Amino acid sequence: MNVLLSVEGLEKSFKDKKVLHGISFEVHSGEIMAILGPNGAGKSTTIRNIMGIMMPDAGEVTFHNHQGKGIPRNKIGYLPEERGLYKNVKVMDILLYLADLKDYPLKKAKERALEYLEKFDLKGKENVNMEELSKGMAQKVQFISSILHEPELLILDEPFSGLDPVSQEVLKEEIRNLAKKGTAILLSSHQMNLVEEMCDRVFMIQRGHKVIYGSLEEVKREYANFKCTIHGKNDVSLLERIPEVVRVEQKDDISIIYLTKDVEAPKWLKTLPDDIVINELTLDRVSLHEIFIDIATDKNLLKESERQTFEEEVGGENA
Ligand SMILES: Nc1ncnc2c1ncn2[C@@H]1O[C@H](COP(=O)(O)OP(=O)(O)OP(=O)(O)O)[C@@H](O)[C@H]1O
Repeated sequence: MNVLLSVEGLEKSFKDKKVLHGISFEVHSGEIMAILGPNGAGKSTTIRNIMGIMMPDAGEVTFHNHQGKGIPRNKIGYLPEERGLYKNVKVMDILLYLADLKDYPLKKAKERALEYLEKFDLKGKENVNMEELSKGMAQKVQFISSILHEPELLILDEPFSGLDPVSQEVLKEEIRNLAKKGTAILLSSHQMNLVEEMCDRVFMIQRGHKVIYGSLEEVKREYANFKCTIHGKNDVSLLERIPEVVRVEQKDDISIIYLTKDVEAPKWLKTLPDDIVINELTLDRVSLHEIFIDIATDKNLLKESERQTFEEEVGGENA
């Protein structure tokens, strides 16, 4: 796959606090890549360093389809974390102004703007002042401004926050369409269900360090343990005595049993004791949401040593 953006060994400190420790990853054309991590992990700092809003202390950012120096702004679309940047200006005026800054033809920009305003349920708002729009509406205009000039690389910092479910669906579909047409997309989000649904690969940071890097499939295969959910009244101590159990969570008559890595599902099911009450049983992979919580809270579902091995295996392949 065509690599559009490489980030290599980014380091960044604010005063004496180091917030990025050797961050490296790539974004390919046609893929949706998620950058994930708890609050304060360093996602926006990474994105700001890519966009040249701040300079890294060390490391390199390379835009591969670009011969000249600096950042090829005409080829990049960027939705920053900060919203509501434009106030006393009409919707269409700001869209055309920003497209013009990227040297995009005016006529085409206007056609595309009208098309997207309609798509995002903003038809007829062309001459409304930005400050008269609701937060979600303004965010949709800001998203439109980031894609109007047909960028090759699109960087979206929390694109879904503050949007209602219908608008989230429209945005999801649009992001998918752009990726299908070949746009490389780097997206930061806290909504793991959306990430799981949409993204091809994920990069997860914690305290400025890489903790996960790989395709969703790789992450699930290598990282996500199984969990077994049993409906039925059972004693925790009985469940904890079953082999390969890491921990048991119980709520009412539902028990969730987290299993060790590399458990073989059919063999494990045979180890269930005869006296266990099972009204219903499901065996699933732990979700990305649970992996995220596990890392963010240092719960240790996946032990540090295993995590490092995974980083070496998957991170190494992708680095
Ligand atoms: N301009 C700045 N000056 C000083 N410290 C900063 C600055 N920008 C970010 N930081 C610090 O860097 C760390 C990473 O912040 P960053 O905004 O990159 O996190 P994030 O992963 O985007 O978090 P969130 O999910 O909350 O948006 C935090 O500890 C933050 O306080």
